[in-house]
Amino acid sequence: MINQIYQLVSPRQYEVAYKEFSLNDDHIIVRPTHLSICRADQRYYTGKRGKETLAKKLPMSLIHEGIGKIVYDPKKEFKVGTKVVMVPNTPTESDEIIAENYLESSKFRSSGFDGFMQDYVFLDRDRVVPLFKEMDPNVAAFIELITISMHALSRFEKKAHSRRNVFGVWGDGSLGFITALLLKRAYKNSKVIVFGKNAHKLERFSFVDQSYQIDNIPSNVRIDHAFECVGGIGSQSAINQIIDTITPEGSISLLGVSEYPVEVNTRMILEKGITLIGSSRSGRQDFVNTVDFLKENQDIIEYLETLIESVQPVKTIQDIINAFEKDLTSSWGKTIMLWRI
Ligand SMILES: NC(=O)C1=CN([C@@H]2O[C@H](COP(=O)(O)OP(=O)(O)OC[C@H]3O[C@@H](n4cnc5c(N)ncnc54)[C@H](OP(=O)(O)O)[C@@H]3O)[C@@H](O)[C@H]2O)C=CC1
Ligand SMILES: O=C(CO)[C@H](O)[C@H](O)COP(=O)(O)O
Ligand SMILES: [Zn+2]
Repeated sequence: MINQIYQLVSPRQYEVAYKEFSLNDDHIIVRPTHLSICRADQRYYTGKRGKETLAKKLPMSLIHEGIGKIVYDPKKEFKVGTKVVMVPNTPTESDEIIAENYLESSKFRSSGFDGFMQDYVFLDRDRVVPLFKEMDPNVAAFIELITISMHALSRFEKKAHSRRNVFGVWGDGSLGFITALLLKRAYKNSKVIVFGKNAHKLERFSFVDQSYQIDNIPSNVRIDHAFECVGGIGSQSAINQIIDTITPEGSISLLGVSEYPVEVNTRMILEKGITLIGSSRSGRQDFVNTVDFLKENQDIIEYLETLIESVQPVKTIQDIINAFEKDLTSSWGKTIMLWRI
């Protein structure tokens, strides 16, 4: 079967590629319906990743956040039309210690191999998780981003000390919002404080106990553990501010992605005995946990809906470009593409 794949060939330029796929029982075919743009996609689209990386990875189809409908299952385990969320991480082996998203042999869609911007996505059969019928499809489109926070919380739970009175979340964007929301739900008796750059974004975090602008933090504020959800150049000052604010032996979960290495105050990391927990991507179990969590906590979907900034029907390559450009000019939230190409 010949499939049409919409690939980024150079910054801000997409072309259609035609690829032959052969079907076997290990695969299923999904027609994407709702796709959502991640900051990582924008770093490729705008050429921020640098010439060497782009030369290695392009042409490549972007997007690793999305849902679709099953159109074909050779084993007939899934009914045609079943709504599913797609798992972008694709492991080629398993390991008893190292999770699938940290294995060097794993492939991740839209970071080295083709993402979801295709007419049909061919997936290993364990790379989809069925959705429940009440799930808002525009929120479901960015379930992958919710799994990132879910995964970070499960790593935190395994690795951090047990005092959880006060959490600090740095970053007033989408990932900070979702992480703060999940923390508030998972640790009902804990205080969650958000630290951000923008008053208008912090106003959206109505469910947290406290929020501060990073240039106006009272000197007596202390946190037990922190989640850094900033990324880019801002992550340097965020991490160093966390180091100053955290109490000894606290943990810092690092989630923000930077293009360049950042300088951090190692002297104070040592002196305070801080644990740094790197957290990247997610695996099938995080998707299962997230869908189960959303099914059992449907009131939370209302909060997640406030992250939807724009919903763009996409029928042509120009529509893809328009959606990416619109996303770049939005100061808040997620851009969803209704995939009708
Ligand atoms: N670990 C993982 O697997 C994943 C990581 N990410 C990464 O997480 C990061 C955040 O993603 P996302 O929320 O979507 O992006 P956003 O750009 O929406 O959020 C980042 C927010 O942090 C704010 N900010 C900038 N500097 C600081 C600072 N020093 N302290 C506090 N806040 C600050 C930004 O404000 P302003 O815009 O005004 O600068 C912005 O509102 C990105 O780097 C992204 O690539 C995303 C998904 C998965
Ligand atoms: O967004 C992400 C996961 O949701 C990751 O940040 C992304 O996969 C990083 O990939 P890359 O190295 O290609 O920037
Ligand atoms: Zn992402």
